[in-house]
Amino acid sequence: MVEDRASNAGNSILILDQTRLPQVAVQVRLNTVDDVAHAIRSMQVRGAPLIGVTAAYGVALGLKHDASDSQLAQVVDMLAATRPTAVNLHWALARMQRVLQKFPQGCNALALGTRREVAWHEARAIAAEDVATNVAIGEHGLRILTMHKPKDAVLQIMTHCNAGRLATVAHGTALAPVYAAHAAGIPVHVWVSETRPRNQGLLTAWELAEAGVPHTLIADNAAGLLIMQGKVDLLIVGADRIAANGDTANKIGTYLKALAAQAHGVPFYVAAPLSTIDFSCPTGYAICIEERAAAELGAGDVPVVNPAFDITPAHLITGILSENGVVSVEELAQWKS
Ligand SMILES: CSC[C@H]1O[C@H](OP(=O)(O)O)[C@H](O)[C@@H]1O
Repeated sequence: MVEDRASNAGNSILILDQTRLPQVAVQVRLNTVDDVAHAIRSMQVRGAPLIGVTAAYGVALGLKHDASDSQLAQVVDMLAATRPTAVNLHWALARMQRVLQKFPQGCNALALGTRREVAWHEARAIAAEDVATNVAIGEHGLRILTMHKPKDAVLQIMTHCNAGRLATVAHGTALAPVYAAHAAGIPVHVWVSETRPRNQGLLTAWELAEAGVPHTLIADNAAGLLIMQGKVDLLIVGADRIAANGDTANKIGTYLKALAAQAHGVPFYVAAPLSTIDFSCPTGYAICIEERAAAELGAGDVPVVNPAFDITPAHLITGILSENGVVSVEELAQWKS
């Protein structure tokens, strides 16, 4: 969720501080590009698509007093350095830079006024497009869920981390089909993996409870047993970066679920907007995996390795779901623009 507050008092954006959920829902006002960089780095704002949208607004905030090319480059570099894996961040920044460079630079009133107006307009456009993308992913995903629903039984879905409305501007990516199915009266149940160490699964549980969607929280390590026991009809997860061959970077723990799914013949889908596909990245091996602070594991002085993402090889993925529909990893290239 992000709401922009463009007003005479000076522009700002309101975000929901996801580090406070699910205990409390606290909105935070971001007034500067530094505020936005901190919010992304600290994961107050998280989720690949929402990170991209928020960074776009961060560019607009960064040009409040200086609309020079050097300031634009500095703002983009600052925001790009917040998190390396989610390509949506870098896609949004590149788009903002591409659009703004068409307009005069400088610190005079004309340049400031023009670039500020253009930046806010483009950030709003990116946000609006994410809403449309969420809806389309939900519609296409509904057909997938319907296809996999057992006759006369509740559809059992497993997801990982949070790829719901908290991670986007509107309805989510992996959860968009779940919300669409629930709205269509299709009985669904969601196995929600807690997703250590940042426990984004609690955000998913919070969202699903708000929406009245039946769900059960599980320890990440319980996923394999449930899949083995035939309690999961399909898995659907989000993505942070999809390589040209379909290898997918997503929250740490995704790969293990994909392995269990393949071992037991359970379909495994990745849901993401086209902006998550990085055709310049040939395979998953070229994707930078963010390493986060040891303190996130809360292990005191114990040596820690804390990769925030892993790579699911394309051959473990049944299909990739975007606003364009569902394709196999082999068909991904058709979406290259
Ligand atoms: C639609 S969100 C995509 C993706 O982003 C999340 O990562 P993080 O919580 O670190 O921002 C997670 O990997 C989701 O699947």
